[in-house]
Amino acid sequence: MEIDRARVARARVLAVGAGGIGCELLKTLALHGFENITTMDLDTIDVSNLNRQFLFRKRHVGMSKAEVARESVMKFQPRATIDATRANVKEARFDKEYFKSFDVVLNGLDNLEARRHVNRLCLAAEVPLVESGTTGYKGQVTVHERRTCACFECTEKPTPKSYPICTLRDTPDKPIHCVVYAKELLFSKLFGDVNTESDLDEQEAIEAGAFRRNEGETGTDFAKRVFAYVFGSKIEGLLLKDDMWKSRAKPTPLTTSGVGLDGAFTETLPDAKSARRAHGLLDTHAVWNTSECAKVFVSATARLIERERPVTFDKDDDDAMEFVTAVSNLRSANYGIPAQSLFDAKGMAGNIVHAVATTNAIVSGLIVIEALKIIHNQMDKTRYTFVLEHPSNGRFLQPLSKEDPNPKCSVCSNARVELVCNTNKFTKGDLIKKVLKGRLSVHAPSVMFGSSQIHETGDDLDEDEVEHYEALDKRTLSALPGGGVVNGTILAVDDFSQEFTFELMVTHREEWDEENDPDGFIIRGEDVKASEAVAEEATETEAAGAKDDDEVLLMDDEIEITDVKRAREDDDDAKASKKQRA
Ligand SMILES: Nc1ncnc2c1ncn2[C@@H]1O[C@H](COP(=O)(O)OP(=O)(O)OP(=O)(O)O)[C@@H](O)[C@H]1O
Ligand SMILES: [Zn+2]
Repeated sequence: MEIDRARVARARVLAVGAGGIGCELLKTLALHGFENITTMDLDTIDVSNLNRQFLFRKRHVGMSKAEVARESVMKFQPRATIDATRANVKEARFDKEYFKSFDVVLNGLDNLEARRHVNRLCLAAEVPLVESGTTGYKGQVTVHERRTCACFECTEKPTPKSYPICTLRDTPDKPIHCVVYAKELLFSKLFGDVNTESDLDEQEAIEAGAFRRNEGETGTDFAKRVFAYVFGSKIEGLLLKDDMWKSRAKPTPLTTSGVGLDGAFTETLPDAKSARRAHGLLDTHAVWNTSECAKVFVSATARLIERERPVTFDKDDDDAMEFVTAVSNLRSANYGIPAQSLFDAKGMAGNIVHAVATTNAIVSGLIVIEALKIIHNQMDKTRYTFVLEHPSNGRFLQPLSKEDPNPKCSVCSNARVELVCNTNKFTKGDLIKKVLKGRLSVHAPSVMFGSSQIHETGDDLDEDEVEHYEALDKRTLSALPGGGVVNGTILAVDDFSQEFTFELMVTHREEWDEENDPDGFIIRGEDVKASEAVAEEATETEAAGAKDDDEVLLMDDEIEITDVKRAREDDDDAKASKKQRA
């Protein structure tokens, strides 16, 4: 492809996210002659970003990622005009008109909600989107455009795994159960919003005031009391339920004296940087023994309880992560499950596969290749590329031709979404929080039931309206005014901020098996053909037969790229290999 330098310089590019991929992307865009770049990131620079987000230095910690990225790129590319904003792309001001002001949008994000939001706005604004992602050694770049090809949401993305609440609360048998208990249940119960219902609000806990700090109680005393309940008397209570232990090993209660919390142990060491450091536990890869976990638990709890509630869990918040590690390991001690180091627990709590800088760099290069095709009006030449962990036929890069729009996609093809739930138990609050926001990433939902509005979001609602919708949140679907939302009801859902409208059909199902469907609802109508799954399959099946070859081959035969070995791969080849896989 002949590159038109003037066109590249003129092209208006929006790069969303200035993290691992974003930094590489900005550098590559600038070095390829893009001069009209907007970058946006909501976050500030954290020490943990410095190993791979090379536009940032230690002195930048705490500063805006987007602004520092701009400053660093301007140093080696002063001709560029870079507009940098520290903002959340979901803000209302970044609307359809805003997106229309770009020739192409490039995503370097790390979460599904933001990716979906950008996808919806790109569809509305009819701007092509280059979407990307990396997990460790694997990565992918895909291209989306209204009508001509599949949108980002035409393929269903795997939903995060949820665990049955009874397993988490009473019968864990894997480290992940203990980590999820610590992070989702106990952390939220102790430090989260006091008004939120919790699965830990069992009768005995409420009666004993187990999670409530008493008037005048020190943080340390409170923590010890929580310890005695959670890891001691609660477990003793469970041991009385004989049926529970017929086919399982019985748990062992812990006592404060048994783990060395009695008498002398009172300190929270407020001067220390975090709870574990207060106890001299400096190696993040070491596995703490039970007594060390108990001490970290007490100190972390005593520190966190002094903060203003609600505290939300953040894996980069040291006290929070140390609390989670300690709780998880103490529960593991109860249940005979292997303990984890802080490092491993952090990986599990943050669903982290550690980032590989090289993968981010390769993916960013691929994004720019696709962006170049788009701004040269060669949308037909754009394609998906998967970066494989193991070479396939000697190649680490796997090109695939783009998918067609999926007629079942609710986002680009207006298809109806089906919600299956027990309408006598599922509340309107569940519908909004778990289904619309949680599963479908609708940012600011409005819901119409027949001719009446049952939900609205926005700063301009008056108090009465907010109260009215909150009262409805507590009702089950079948008890909503106007005859109730029952089997076959169709709701109209709308999100103005995403220019996204769809119909939601409700199907009632009486019986739910908590083990298999812990969420208590199913979404149907999405085509299960995850692009991730395709990449996964490519990696696994072909790794088996592939001979080892560590040459990284870049398979673009049209764009001149130096310093990288090139191989020829035309679209027919790509199609053939895709068919084979299917
Ligand atoms: N809604 C959003 N609006 C703007 N930027 C976002 C939004 N969601 C995520 N981001 C940004 O996308 C970037 C993704 O980068 P990356 O995956 O490297 O994450 P990170 O937070 O830098 O690193 P890590 O998660 O590994 O600590 C982050 O800088 C993050 O702040
Ligand atoms: Zn779609």
